[in-house]
Amino acid sequence: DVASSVSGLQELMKTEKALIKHLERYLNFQEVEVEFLERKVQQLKSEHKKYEEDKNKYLDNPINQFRLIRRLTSEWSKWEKYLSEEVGDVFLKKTSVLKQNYLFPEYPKDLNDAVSGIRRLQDTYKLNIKSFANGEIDGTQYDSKLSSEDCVDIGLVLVLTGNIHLSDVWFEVSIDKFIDHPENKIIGHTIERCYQFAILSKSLQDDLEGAVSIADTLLAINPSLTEVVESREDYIKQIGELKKKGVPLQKRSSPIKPSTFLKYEAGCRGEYPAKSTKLNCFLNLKNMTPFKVEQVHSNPEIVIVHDFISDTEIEILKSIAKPLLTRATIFNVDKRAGIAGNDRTSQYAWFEENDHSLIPILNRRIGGMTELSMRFAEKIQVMNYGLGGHYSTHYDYFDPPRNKESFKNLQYEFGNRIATVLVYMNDIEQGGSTVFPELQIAVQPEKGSAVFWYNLKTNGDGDTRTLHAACPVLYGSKWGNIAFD
Ligand SMILES: O=C(O)CCC(=O)C(=O)O
Ligand SMILES: [Fe+2]
Repeated sequence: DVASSVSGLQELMKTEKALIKHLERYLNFQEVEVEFLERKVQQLKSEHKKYEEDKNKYLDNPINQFRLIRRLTSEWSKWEKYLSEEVGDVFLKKTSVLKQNYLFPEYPKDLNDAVSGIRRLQDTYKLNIKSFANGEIDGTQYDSKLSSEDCVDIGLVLVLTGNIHLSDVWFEVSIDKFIDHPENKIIGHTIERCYQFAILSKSLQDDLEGAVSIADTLLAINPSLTEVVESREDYIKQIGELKKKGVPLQKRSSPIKPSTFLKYEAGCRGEYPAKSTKLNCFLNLKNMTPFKVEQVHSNPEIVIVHDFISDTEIEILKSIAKPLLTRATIFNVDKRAGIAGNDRTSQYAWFEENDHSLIPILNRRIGGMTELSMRFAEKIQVMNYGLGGHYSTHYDYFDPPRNKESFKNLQYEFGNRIATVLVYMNDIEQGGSTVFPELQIAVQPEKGSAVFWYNLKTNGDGDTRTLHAACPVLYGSKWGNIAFD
């Protein structure tokens, strides 16, 4: 589950470092072997040179006679054995040992998750695929770029996971970016392959004319691809039939999203109308800590408390959480279990009062601010989002029950979440805000600040206006911690 937290990606850099070392050793080994082979060929050639000088004299010598026979028997059989051995075999075995000692992403699962993160960013922030591939992320130019191979893999995963929409654009970008690196032949990356996938993707999206046009370009480069010639003819036949029937040729449209989801995405893009906010300061009389409170909404009240937690406290929380992070789940009332899915892509770790001396300090501070007793508080949750990591629209209280009885039990067991305190543990360069679609409020993470709101109305019912979501992180690694009362 490496794509669901940026924190875990540091481990993958270590993995890759070990692999590079391993490949280097393999390369040195190959170089030595090549050197040996060269010497061998030179030795053989020098024998033949002697022979050419005087053919009969050479073979008069019993030593030469014997050596020739030995070379072509015992020694040649050894060369045959050498040639039959896969030189990479030994290294492959060592690679599997490496895989046990280092964190390895799961293939294809982790690649699929990573692609779905990219797709979410693309979708939510309406990113132009070509500019993104060239390192431009929502108006900012960075120096990392996607390669032609990267783009083909993104397109392929999209096709294989049933998300064909826009997969053709990825293949087209892979064609634009193609540079003939001979070493890529080893991994089978050729320009023909990019074109063929683009044709496939167009045809899967019912864009037959698009498919034909790409086939034409490919056939101009390489006319001998019979498969392409055949499928091109097939598309032309289909187009003719559709036209005869009067069916309009139409590319499939993008999947339709529910309106709440569209409102959530609009908030992520900063499209809610600007609101004036009030800045208040109040003193917590219990321990005389001043809180810098900014009210972003009243009824229901949502406030931001600036400088709620210090940098040192943040570092402690991150360091105790890092080794314990696991994939975050969403509680399913019917199944009575947490389910991991695409609606919440982050990792978290939970902390109780006894786990670290900082936890009761934070709990007291939260209690002081919220004026709710933290006696019934759940544990504190520290979370880190991954590539395109988000938390889709949800309520923090248990959802209106389908099964009233089981809901009552749940409330009895866990209590419902009266209030939420969400603490941001870093600034986010792009994306990652917390949005309330019903209230048209978007809060951008600011290191050390906390957002606070009540989830329940005074009569104890869930307040549906508190529907909220965490926007996909576009640039940065989002850390936060959250407490419910
Ligand atoms: O990370 C965020 O911005 C919101 C997180 C959230 O809503 C939750 O964990 O319940
Ligand atoms: Fe939430």
